[in-house]
Amino acid sequence: MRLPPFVVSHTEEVLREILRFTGPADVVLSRYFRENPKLGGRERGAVAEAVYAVLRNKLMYASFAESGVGPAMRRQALLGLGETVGADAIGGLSEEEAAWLKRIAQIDRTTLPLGLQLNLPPWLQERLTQQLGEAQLLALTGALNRQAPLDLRVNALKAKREPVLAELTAAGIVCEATPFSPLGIRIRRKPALQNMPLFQDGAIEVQDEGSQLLAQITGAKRGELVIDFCAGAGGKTLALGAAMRNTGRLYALDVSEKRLAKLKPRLARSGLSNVHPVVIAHENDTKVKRMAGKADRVLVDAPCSGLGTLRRNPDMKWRQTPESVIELNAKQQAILASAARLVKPGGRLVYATCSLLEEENEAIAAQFIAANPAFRLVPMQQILEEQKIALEMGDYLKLLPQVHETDGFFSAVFERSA
Ligand SMILES: C[S@@+](CC[C@H](N)C(=O)[O-])C[C@H]1O[C@@H](n2cnc3c(N)ncnc32)[C@H](O)[C@@H]1O
Repeated sequence: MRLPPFVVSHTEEVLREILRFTGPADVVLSRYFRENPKLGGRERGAVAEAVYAVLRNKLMYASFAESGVGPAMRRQALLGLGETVGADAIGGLSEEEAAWLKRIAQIDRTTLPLGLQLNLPPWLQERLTQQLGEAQLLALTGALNRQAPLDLRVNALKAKREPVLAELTAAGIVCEATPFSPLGIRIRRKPALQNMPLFQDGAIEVQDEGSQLLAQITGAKRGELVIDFCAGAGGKTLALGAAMRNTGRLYALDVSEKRLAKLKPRLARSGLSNVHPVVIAHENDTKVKRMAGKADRVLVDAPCSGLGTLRRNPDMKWRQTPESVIELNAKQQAILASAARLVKPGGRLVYATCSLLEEENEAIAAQFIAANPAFRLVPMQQILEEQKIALEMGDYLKLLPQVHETDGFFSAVFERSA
């Protein structure tokens, strides 16, 4: 059945706002849908997917749109919808528009200039080309431009992976075990999980496999004192708490009260009672200082450019700038320096980002090691073996969507000797 013509005008309207890049696309979309409650589920899905397609393919669409007819934003909306639902499913197209979309669909995109295929802002294209070379970068952007699957983590306090896989399959959900995380389940088509007892009872949580692995390499154990320094809404906190088998003490710190508040309902579902959320004013808050030298494990899941999560947040590539990365670098260094003070002798500090940029990853790790002789870098290969994770890495964990089918993640682990 064709989508009603108003889907095009809604897509146009919300795109107009999102392409100003004054706030995150998902926030603008949610607000738009709240303000337009008459849009049905299928229509919302179509608008959202079209918007994301435009964000993913902005440069390519700008070039395609040059040949189109009608208002510029309508052309963008049509390209997004054409890509996602297909031209035949769009209601209200003029003959000219339908013919144009057909011509566009026949273009062999591999013959387009590299810049149009990559769809990155010039500064980012330049940096990633330097890091990876053109062929690797094309593979990376190809993977980043595809929708992410839905990954779940089984809460080991409440369930085991095999029975959960069986229960999901029985409910008609096509799913499989993730290859690297022993608790992960991957679902290709996104079902509504919120109403399933498995979700409501806390047996499963939504979490990318890469994020599950970051929690696992932190290596938190029973009875330990563990600090999740940048806990946010607690994706990794929940995984750490379960790895600690709900024993010991797990402090979930963050400067954002709003993000930490989102952890509360998730904690309630999870059955964890060893987690202590703490709002801090900044990384040197006295609440932080009081924990100096006490922690077995400190995870710094640092604020970063988020460029590894472009599958979910394609607007990030247009919202970040070289200047914003410099600001983030200062924050990353300051947080890591403060978090390091909390680690006790023999304890470990885990630095992690969901960025793809060396300046937020290897460079920060190298600066930390140079400035902190009390710490040594623990080669990631050693940690992967300790944790029995079937991945080959050098000194660092580097997860890439085109290789591992996770978001892009980086991690370095440091151990305090004295
Ligand atoms: C990458 S996100 C964390 C995501 C979270 N760990 C998860 O797995 O869902 C980074 C977090 O760092 C927090 N943050 C920013 N500056 C901070 C600081 N100075 N000290 C502690 N947390 C900070 C942000 O509020 C944000 O929630």
